[in-house]
Amino acid sequence: MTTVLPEEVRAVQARADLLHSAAEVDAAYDRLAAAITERLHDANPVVLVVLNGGVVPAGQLLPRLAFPLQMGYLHATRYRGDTRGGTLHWVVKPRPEVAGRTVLVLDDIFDEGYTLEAIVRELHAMGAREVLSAVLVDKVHARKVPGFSVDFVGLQVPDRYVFGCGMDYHEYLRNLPGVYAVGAGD
Ligand SMILES: O=P(O)(O)OC[C@H]1O[C@H](OP(=O)(O)OP(=O)(O)O)[C@H](O)[C@@H]1O
Ligand SMILES: Nc1nc2[nH]cnc2c(=O)[nH]1
Repeated sequence: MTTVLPEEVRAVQARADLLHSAAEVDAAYDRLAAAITERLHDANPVVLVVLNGGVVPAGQLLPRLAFPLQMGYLHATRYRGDTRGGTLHWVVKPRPEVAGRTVLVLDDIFDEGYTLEAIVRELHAMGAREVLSAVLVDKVHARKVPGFSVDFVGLQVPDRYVFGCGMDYHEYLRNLPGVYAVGAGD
């Protein structure tokens, strides 16, 4: 993982472009919650948060879901604090038990899609009855993993490295309430 200093993080933040304001992100959570509720209100799902980035969207979405559900987590990373993805590394496998259950996986971003595709495959291998996925952000480009799509998407972003709302810049800036793209040259 590349080490960056807090002063550098402040400079990157200052040069970044705001893609979606906090108010736009809030409205996206409302839309996502409505779509998820319509689909899953009678499914008694297990909602699994993908650490780390999924924590922020999950913290916003879960209180908007007013139906019976259980929650858990898994920790898988492909980027390991870097801005380019590698192979998927499992830190913690999905828990609790998902056999026979409807599962909803919550993450921050669907970029090339290899992370979510591998997670969904693992959940099916663990015996889940049905696996759906939801992300705050879908990055628009033509390099998606073949044969896989996300069920619920909040917002779209262009093909740039983004941060905020759970998404990191070298493990920083996940806490910002809007979605930003790094400036040219960063
Ligand atoms: O669609 P992909 O190209 O596979 O990328 C998307 C994944 O990348 C990020 O995770 P990362 O590996 O950076 O770990 P993090 O959640 O700790 O940031 C993000 O949270 C997604 O899980
Ligand atoms: N923070 C962040 N994580 C990612 N994982 C895959 N793409 C991205 C991205 O653009 N930003």
